[in-house]
Amino acid sequence: MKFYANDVTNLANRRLRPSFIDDAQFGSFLEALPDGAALLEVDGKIKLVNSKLELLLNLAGGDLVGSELAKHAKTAGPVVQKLSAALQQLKRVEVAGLLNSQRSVVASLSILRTADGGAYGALLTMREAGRHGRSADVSDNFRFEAEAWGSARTRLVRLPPIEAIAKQARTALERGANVLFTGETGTGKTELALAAGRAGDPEAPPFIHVRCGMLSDDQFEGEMFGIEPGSPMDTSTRGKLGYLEAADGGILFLDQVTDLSASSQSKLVAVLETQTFSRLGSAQRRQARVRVIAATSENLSDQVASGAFRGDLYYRIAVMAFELPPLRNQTGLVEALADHHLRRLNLGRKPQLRLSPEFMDRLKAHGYPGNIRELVNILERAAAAADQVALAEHFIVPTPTAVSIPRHADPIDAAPSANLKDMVREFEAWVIEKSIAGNRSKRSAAKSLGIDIATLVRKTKQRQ
Ligand SMILES: Nc1ncnc2c1ncn2[C@@H]1O[C@H](COP(=O)(O)OP(=O)(O)OP(=O)(O)O)[C@@H](O)[C@H]1O
Repeated sequence: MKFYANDVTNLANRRLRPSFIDDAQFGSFLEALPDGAALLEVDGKIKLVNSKLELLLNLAGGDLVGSELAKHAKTAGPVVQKLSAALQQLKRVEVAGLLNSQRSVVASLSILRTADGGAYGALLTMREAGRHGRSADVSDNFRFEAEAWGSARTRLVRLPPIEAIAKQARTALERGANVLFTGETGTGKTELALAAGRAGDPEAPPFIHVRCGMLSDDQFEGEMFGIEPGSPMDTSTRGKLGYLEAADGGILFLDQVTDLSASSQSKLVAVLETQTFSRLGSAQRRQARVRVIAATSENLSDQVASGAFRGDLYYRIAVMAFELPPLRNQTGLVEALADHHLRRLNLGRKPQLRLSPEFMDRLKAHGYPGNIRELVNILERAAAAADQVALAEHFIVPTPTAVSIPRHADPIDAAPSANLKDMVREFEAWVIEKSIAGNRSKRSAAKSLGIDIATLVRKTKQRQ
């Protein structure tokens, strides 16, 4: 293999330095790395790539080697775009984000230089964000988008009742117990799961967030257990890393676990009982070294009694169970939650928004059928409608009737300058929010709106 050095900025000053690196040796070196890795030439071409990177990018080595990294930005995602821009400038970079394959990754690009400073190549490494201590969400890029706002810890209002639950749950997990969070929709189960599982803490083990409502029966095994590369089940020929492997040594967070079908539930029971699983297309048994956090807004006892949820699964996941109270029963939290979210909404906002005493009175007096999520949405509407001070008129709450839109809740009134697309999106969010608040669960809300649960989950998460 020959690599050539060049000067960082001035191509006229390009200093060429052939280097003598043996392809086979370097190939086995890359293969031995625990992360996805590639060796790049300074002109942006991919020289060597290991199989873990192929798997992460969902691209075959044959498609990658010899091609320009930048060429794959569209198929692989914006993270690759950033890496390739850094390579062009011969700059070291570390980026986190979502690949188009829906994997959250942390990647780095290091420039390889000779003793006299000439660059002769670059080493790219990439790993699933949940590995070695970063939080990961295999379904979307929720947490990395939120990084500007802080880690799971700072995202949570730090008040004694919430802190106490987070601490007890964390201790239980550290002792190897599975943890269950129940409570109405919007009471903060996901946030608590993130805090208890130390998602976003660089010292913590992986945290894999599985939105069970988005997992159809057909997808369950492939997503949960992964697909053996090159097996008959592997349509991509690159295999697929399953949630269980991605969460190895850490936390598997089963969000809205009651959305799993009976057949998926029984497959999960088998994993939890035997602590083993096999990738699709492979007979090899692998250890499932995970602790489970599960959450649901359904009444689990009723579900077990009616047979909708398996009793054996319930007892496996509910080793430590926490019921989160509705916000209407903890009105003392409203002010602190409002302060907390106002700080977030004010990040980069000009002018900074303040809440008038009248607005605050209305916040405190409200009933919150949608719990903390509803409080957040009320603040977001106020931030969209008000300039510097949120007044009583900026307290906009959708009414429980599905058919008529009250004038004060009309999203068009709230944002007169918005374009049609934004208004339609606002209206859709408004209808969904109202439906979730009026039904006890997202599943029932989706049913009443005539959409499938996966669509509803995706649309609500897009707004968070
Ligand atoms: N302790 C908290 N501190 C600050 N914000 C919170 C807290 N708990 C929840 N929130 C906010 O409330 C909203 C809903 O929270 P979350 O998604 O955790 O609820 P959930 O109970 O998981 O809802 P669902 O059952 O519908 O999935 C989010 O916007 C989140 O930021």
